[in-house]
Amino acid sequence: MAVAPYELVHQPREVVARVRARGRLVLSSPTINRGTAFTLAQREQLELTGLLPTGVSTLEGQVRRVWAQYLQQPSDLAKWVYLANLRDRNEVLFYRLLSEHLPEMLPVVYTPTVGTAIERFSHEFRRSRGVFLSVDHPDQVETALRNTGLGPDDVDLLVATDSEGILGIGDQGIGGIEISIGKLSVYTAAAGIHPRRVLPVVLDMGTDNLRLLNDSMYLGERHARVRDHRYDELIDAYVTACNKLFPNAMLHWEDFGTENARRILNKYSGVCCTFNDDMQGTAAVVLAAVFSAVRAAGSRLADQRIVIHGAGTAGLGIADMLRDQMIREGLSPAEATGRFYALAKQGLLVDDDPSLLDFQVPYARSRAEVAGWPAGAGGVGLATVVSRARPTILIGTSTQAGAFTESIVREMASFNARPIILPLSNPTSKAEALPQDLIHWTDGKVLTATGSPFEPVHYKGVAYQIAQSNNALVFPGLGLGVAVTKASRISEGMIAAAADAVAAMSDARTPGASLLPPMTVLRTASAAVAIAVAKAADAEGLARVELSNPVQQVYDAMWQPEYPRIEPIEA
Ligand SMILES: NC(=O)C1=CN([C@@H]2O[C@H](COP(=O)(O)OP(=O)(O)OC[C@H]3O[C@@H](n4cnc5c(N)ncnc54)[C@H](O)[C@@H]3O)[C@@H](O)[C@H]2O)C=CC1
Ligand SMILES: CC(=O)C(=O)O
Ligand SMILES: [Mg+2]
Repeated sequence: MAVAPYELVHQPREVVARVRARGRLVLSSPTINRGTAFTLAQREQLELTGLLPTGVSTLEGQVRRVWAQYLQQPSDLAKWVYLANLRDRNEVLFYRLLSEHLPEMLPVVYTPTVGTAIERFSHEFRRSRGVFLSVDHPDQVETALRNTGLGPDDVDLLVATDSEGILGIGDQGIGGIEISIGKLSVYTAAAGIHPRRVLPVVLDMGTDNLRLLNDSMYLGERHARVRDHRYDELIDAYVTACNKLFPNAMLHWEDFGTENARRILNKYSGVCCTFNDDMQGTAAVVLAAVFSAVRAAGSRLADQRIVIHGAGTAGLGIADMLRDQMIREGLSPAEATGRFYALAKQGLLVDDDPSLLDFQVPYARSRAEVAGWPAGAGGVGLATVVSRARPTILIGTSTQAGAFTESIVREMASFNARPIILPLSNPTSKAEALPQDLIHWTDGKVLTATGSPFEPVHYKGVAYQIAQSNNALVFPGLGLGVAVTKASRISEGMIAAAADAVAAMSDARTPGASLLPPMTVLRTASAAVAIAVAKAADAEGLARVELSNPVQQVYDAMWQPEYPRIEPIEA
């Protein structure tokens, strides 16, 4: 194996870089490069004298410079490219800039702009980042992971996607690597997971996206998406290799197609430390948002009737978690399940539908119940379900922009003093409704949260803060809690603890207040989630390190974007 240009030694609240490289190699290694912030003495030690402008900058001065450059970028995609290039040049500077401007930059490194970057991947490609695994070469999985140069204690987590259901924009083939990279940027910015202790992965199964297959620049496998036993073989090769090479790492699954997402989680969650963000992360943050909304409405979760528009991975992950909570609050399992009406492409899920997926079956309504409900070619539609079921909560995970129409929303407001309406689909272009419309149509009565970020809405003298109900409030802290405890599994109790921690930071009882903590406090929220998750893992006997002081242990583990202490070592 090639000799590494540096070694990082992680100590509580400090990282030391033992640097073997000299000269230009230092400047082209983004983890140790600090450009004009190298002192004159460091330049001499690392053979950089004469290779940099003579002025010496501070990190703060560099942040001012790159912030100004960032603001000059003409479009959101140009901003995304600018940040990607900065990360490839100087990782500490990138994360410092991101941390200091998180609310402004989250919409660029994450939803919505990351969606555009994913669609444009093969055109905007500049420098490779992450691990690319192919369904055509399962034999190369272990080699590819070894080629990262990382050892058994070096990796806290991997984010992998098969790219079939990227956000709400569907099959994106090899470009899905950018959702893994984007999620990891949030892990680092929000929870201080060290950027060198994570790996973004794409599992290239081919693609059914004809735009990509017909694009001469496309960089992925040029064939249709593989759906047979070879799919499972690649997933299995990946899990096996990860468990062997990185035994303490958490495996995060992102944006899989709905038929595979749950199946994969069910298969591996009892075997290793694994987490599906779209199901579990989303469910935890939505539970927190619903707790907050129900409290603001002066009601109880156990009293709600809930319509889920989009009975896929996210939608029914949310339903499962809300249902479990209703049961904890005293409803019988049948009563709790009966509170849900779920719609998919075929309209309301009804029990005689042979196309139901196994996880949809429990939520299907009986044919007899809906016999008199008007139905069109697309089954029983959302407007009918809302008028017949009279829900208190409407949740959108359908990817259908504008599905929450004015008449549906007005109807919700006609029988609810505070209708709870959560259009969660991403990116922004897929939102089921826009918050300003929801607020106008309900005359300010709505309690809402969205998947992608929105500006506050001003209506009749009140500034309504729009909560971003996005799994970004949960997964970074969850990953940190797992890393601190080296948890062997992720349990339902750990996910519930994450939801409780977010809920404890939310209070929407004043007019216009956000249902969830704002992204400005994402780092604090992530630390709170991490502590709660670490304690839950410990209580369930899943922690593999002693948790003597969870607050201190979590705080010590949070990397701050500061230049590491440099110790030059012999080549
Ligand atoms: N805010 C957040 O944190 C999260 C938001 N999401 C968003 O939720 C959306 C769905 O994501 P997944 O659940 O992963 O996708 P999925 O493909 O598993 O689910 C989508 C569901 O919508 C249904 N659907 C499609 N057209 C419909 C229509 N016309 N009427 C009713 N239902 C329809 C599909 O049948 C499917 O059940 C995406 O836009 C995604 O960005 C997903 C995860 C987290
Ligand atoms: C936020 C997220 O995970 C999604 O939209 O898929
Ligand atoms: Mg997702």
